[in-house]
Amino acid sequence: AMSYKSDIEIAREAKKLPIQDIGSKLGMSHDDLLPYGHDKAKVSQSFINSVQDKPDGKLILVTAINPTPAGEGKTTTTVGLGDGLNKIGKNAMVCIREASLGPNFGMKGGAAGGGYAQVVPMEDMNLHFTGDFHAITSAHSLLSAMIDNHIYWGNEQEIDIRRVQWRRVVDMNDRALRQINVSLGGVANGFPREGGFDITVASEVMAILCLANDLQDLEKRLGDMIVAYRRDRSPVYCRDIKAEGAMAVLLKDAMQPNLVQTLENNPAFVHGGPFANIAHGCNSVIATKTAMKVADYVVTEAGFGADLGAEKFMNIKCRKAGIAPDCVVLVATVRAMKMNGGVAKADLGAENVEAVMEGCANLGRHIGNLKSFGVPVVVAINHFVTDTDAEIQAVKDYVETQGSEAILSRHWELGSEGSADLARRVAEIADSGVSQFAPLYNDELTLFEKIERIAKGIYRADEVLADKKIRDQLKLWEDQGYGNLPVCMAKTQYSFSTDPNLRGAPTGHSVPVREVRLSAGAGFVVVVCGEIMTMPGLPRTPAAENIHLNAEGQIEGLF
Ligand SMILES: Nc1ncnc2c1ncn2[C@@H]1O[C@H](COP(=O)(O)OP(=O)(O)O)[C@@H](O)[C@H]1O
Ligand SMILES: O=COP(=O)(O)O
Ligand SMILES: [Mg+2]
Repeated sequence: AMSYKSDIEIAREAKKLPIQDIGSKLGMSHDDLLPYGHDKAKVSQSFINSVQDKPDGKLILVTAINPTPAGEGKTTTTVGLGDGLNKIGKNAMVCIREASLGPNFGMKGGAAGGGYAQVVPMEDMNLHFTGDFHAITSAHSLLSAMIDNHIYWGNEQEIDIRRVQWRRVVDMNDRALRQINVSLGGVANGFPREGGFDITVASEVMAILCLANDLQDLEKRLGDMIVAYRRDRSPVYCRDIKAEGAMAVLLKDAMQPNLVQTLENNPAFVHGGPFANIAHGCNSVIATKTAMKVADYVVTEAGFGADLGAEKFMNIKCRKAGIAPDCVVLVATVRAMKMNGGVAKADLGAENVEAVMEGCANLGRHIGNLKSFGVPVVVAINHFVTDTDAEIQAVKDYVETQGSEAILSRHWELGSEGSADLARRVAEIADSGVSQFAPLYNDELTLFEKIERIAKGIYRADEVLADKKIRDQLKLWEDQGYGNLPVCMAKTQYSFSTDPNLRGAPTGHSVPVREVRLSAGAGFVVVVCGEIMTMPGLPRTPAAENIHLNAEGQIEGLF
């Protein structure tokens, strides 16, 4: 069998243009960019303001079926499709999320795509990049410190120290920090209480950076964040602790989108990085809306399967940003079809047409769900070199029975040569104007009805289980004026249900709500379902064990 170069070998060989040349493709002059080295830059707010009156380009969302642990190639297909659109003469760019160090050193790896469909410099992107995640961690940590400090110096706001909602964050998969005690050690250290860490991408600061329109909006939203409750259950806001100004200062540069390029020197915005299982899973609104002003076609992604990332893209990001997808690309892979057809991870390489057909039920469920948002859907079969013709044909035949179309795309192996067919079809659909986007629910429903609408409408659950404490909390937030917010479901990415082992298209299951959190600054209610954790753990063999510097001082092992 042919041997294929690793992602990082391909990325290292990339012939990159100076970042100013990439910016000029988007109408940016040199002083519109703040360079971070030769191949990365931040886009200035003055440039963003200067393009607001331009018409919007077409918006294309890339989502996927329920993935294997490795992921099925949404980011890879986003980049491959963007390059394919440029290849057929379109003025296109991509908007993707920044990588978190957690999965990078854990199991999933990086977030720059793969093969010949990558954004470069992938090493920088998957590590410190331009420092945005460090800034978000610092801003979050400043507030954490100021909360316990406020309590230490007399607790004028009368925070009930049993009801401090604000947790700490670190950008790492560290299960040991999930549940801890803070302020131990006696009088000098303050008032002991329970606390814990989430991973940075689950921070409300991340969500706010991804939903804010500009720095002023960012600071207002930071002030709106609820950090704790008093004994009378009234909320204590971040602005009561007077932290939002300094937090905005720490986030000043992080608020600006990052410009980089694909292997084929096409422009890419990489900005914000919430996961889609524990957060809303979409890159920033400011990057997406700016891209729509400077390109005719914008290809963007939403994390994990369409039951998570795409649902939140539609019901949270589009609703709040006033944007709508002109076409949705649903990425399917033969290997994920087999997994959804019950094949164990170790056996996904062997041909198994029956399992592919079995697993297509998952694909069919996602096609139907996406169409219920009023948007046209194209299935992109993200080709793996191990796929057989029979398996690919089985997916195509099935998709046809669902009244949709499946296009094979070989961008991982061939770059834009491999995605030109997909690009032609997607551009045609996006240009046709057939999309009639509408979110799944309107603001007037109660919070619990919104949860049910998603659980029953998207997950095909029979019921939502929530004990009295949860229902009372939702009711209290409605009484406090938060009932019109959308909900952000946190659940496993492996299944429509909350049982990660229940593959395919399960029905008759129940969705147990374990906890609800009000992100009053971001403007949504997080609904934690089943066993999902907002601080992931590392796997038995972390990817970190294979990441090192070689004799020439180059990074090896990132993927
Ligand atoms: N067609 C393909 N062939 C081989 N590997 C692929 C292909 N598409 C993606 N990958 C690899 O699979 C992993 C997941 O891809 P990614 O685009 O990150 O998926 P997602 O964004 O859906 O999580 C990455 O390591 C990527 O390099
Ligand atoms: O939030 C998860 O994103 P990916 O599916 O791209 O890993
Ligand atoms: Mg991805």
